[in-house]
Amino acid sequence: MTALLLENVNKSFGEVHVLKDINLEVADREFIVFVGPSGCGKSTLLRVIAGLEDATSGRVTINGRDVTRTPPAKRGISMVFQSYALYPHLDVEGNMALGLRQAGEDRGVIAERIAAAAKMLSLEPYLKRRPAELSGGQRQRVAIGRAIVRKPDLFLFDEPLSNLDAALRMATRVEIAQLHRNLGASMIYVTHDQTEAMTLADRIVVLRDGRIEQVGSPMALYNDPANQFVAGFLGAPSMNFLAAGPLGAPGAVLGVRPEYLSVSATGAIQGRVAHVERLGGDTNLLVTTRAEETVTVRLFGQHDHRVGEEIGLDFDRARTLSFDAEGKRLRA
Ligand SMILES: Nc1ncnc2c1ncn2[C@@H]1O[C@H](COP(=O)(O)OP(=O)(O)OP(=O)(O)O)[C@@H](O)[C@H]1O
Repeated sequence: MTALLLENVNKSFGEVHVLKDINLEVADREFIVFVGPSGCGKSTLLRVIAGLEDATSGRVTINGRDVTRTPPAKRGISMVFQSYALYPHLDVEGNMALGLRQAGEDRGVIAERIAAAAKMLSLEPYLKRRPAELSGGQRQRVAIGRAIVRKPDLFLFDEPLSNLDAALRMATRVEIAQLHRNLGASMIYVTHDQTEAMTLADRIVVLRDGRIEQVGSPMALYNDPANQFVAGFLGAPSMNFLAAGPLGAPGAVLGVRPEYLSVSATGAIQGRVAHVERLGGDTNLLVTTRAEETVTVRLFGQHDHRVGEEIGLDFDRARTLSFDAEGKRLRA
């Protein structure tokens, strides 16, 4: 069963062509993440799926039903926003119940669904509180609870964790992953955070300038990117790109991930340590090479390298990727 089908979807705002020929098929129960740089059209695509924006052309099908011209409330979707969008004068229970009440749902059913969602999200102690009396993380859980009780065919998340601090972001990320497993629902999630994309997605859709660059599982995109843009977008610290030099085609670029570089006095790259980042579990070195390129090295564990130190770096040629001058992947 296909949860969502996008066929030749285009969206323009006046003269600005924001989404360009988007084609995508999402399977039932799949967790899809849209990533891409600011302004690439992620939110617009999500809003077109939700019905908050009309597609200029193309077709949107949700669970086998053409919803291209269907209003948001009738698309069988629930959306969770970055801003939570809770009603300040309603308590948690009231916020979660509102959509169901408006849909004329039976009171017993509403109470049952709220109880189940509150349990799933550990919100039981807060049901009588108003949003102002909750932390950011708790508010976002209420917004997620409100989405769950509607039992949608498809969940849409628009950067739901961006307003949370780092620790809470990670905790809530794990909760969303568990929720996806428990509910067995189809989910589409927009973020510019590559860690969220890597950890949550069954498949990642990388967008750039309104077009899909590549679709695939996180590890497929990480290990086998179609082009330099995708290679550079996924992974933190991001992939190093070095001029291939006399060995490669004119303008060719060699991509090496920071974790595949090792320190070796006789290494192929010689340079000087420009900066050291000690993260406890890892140490990142920024090295300026003799060719004046900056290379990031990610070393496991703690190391006592110093700024200014002359250093050699080595890498396994088999773990490098090659790109042509336009950024297209060159395969051996
Ligand atoms: N209502 C609108 N009218 C005109 N242009 C718009 C409108 N909404 C979005 N855009 C433009 O469409 C492009 C894509 O915007 P969108 O918000 O989808 O990007 P995004 O990838 O979600 O970015 P971000 O990560 O910054 O939220 C941008 O250039 C934006 O300025």
